[in-house]
Amino acid sequence: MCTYNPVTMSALPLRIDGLVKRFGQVTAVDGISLEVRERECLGLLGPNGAGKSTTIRSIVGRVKPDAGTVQIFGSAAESREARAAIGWVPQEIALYPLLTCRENLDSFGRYQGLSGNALRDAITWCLKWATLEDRAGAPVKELSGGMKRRLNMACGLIYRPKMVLMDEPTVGVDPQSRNHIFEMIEALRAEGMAIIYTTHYMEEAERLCDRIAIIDHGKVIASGTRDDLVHESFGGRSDVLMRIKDAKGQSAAFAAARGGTFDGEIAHFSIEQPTEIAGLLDGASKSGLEVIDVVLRRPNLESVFLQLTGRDLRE
Ligand SMILES: Nc1ncnc2c1ncn2[C@@H]1O[C@H](COP(=O)(O)OP(=O)(O)OP(=O)(O)O)[C@@H](O)[C@H]1O
Repeated sequence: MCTYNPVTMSALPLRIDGLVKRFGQVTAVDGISLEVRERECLGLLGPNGAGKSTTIRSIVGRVKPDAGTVQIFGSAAESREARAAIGWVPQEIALYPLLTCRENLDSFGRYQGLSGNALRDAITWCLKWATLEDRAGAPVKELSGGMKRRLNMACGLIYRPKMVLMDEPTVGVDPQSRNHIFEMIEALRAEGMAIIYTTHYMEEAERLCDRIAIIDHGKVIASGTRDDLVHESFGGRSDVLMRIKDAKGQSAAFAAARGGTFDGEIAHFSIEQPTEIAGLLDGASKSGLEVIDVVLRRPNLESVFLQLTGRDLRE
């Protein structure tokens, strides 16, 4: 018998069905459906212009979708309950440059309805979470780019929503600040906050997200855990790249005989077990070829994107 459990269905932090958003001739979001589960960090991974920001902006009510539904903890996205449950960290820095960190947090907190001890505690938590305690009295215009990003995140979360949407929070920051931001997000994950995280960096999606939806041209073209996505595209196979000095012009025949290809410098093979490399090296040696170096390349999310679209993630 088929059972239907409305409680479980409505408890989902986010459920989007058939979302469409057009800007004139451009269809920025083209029928996206996805869900975020309890305590989950869902990554939206896709190149520039894929439709990630428009999806986020539709969820938080900054753009009006042409079609589709958005439910937040079971309530319609426009409802007061839904609005109170989600926080948004926009891609652009949205801070008051002349106010200090503390004053910015105070303003955003009041705007969200906090006051008194609750506001004070929230500011204290935010400054600690963003490691900005010693800059609390500094005006925003004097902060580094990374500090502004961290404060931007803290202002978006000051009222501790149950779910947060982060739109490329590491854009334009140096590697050290990026790590800092990762640690902030990992702290939220440890608390069990549901998160949507958009990025065009594979490494970020792999590090931070439980599941990943790969977005291209406004559509979800694949979704799942990192390992599921790689396995669906490649099974257990990896690439071997063998650089060969082709003095005798025999490398192409050598590669073809083992199911590979040769591009004039590098022979490409697909293998199931790393131990197969020994056989390839042995074969090259027996063919009198000089192997200069060998690389084993395990497929990752970038390879998945390339496989699905024929393009690089950062093109
Ligand atoms: N307000 C707007 N008016 C017109 N076109 C828009 C608008 N916002 C987005 N677009 C277009 O919609 C498409 C999707 O843009 P969107 O910003 O959602 O992509 P994205 O995946 O977030 O990219 P990025 O990483 O560069 O922010 C792009 O072609 C973009 O030019």
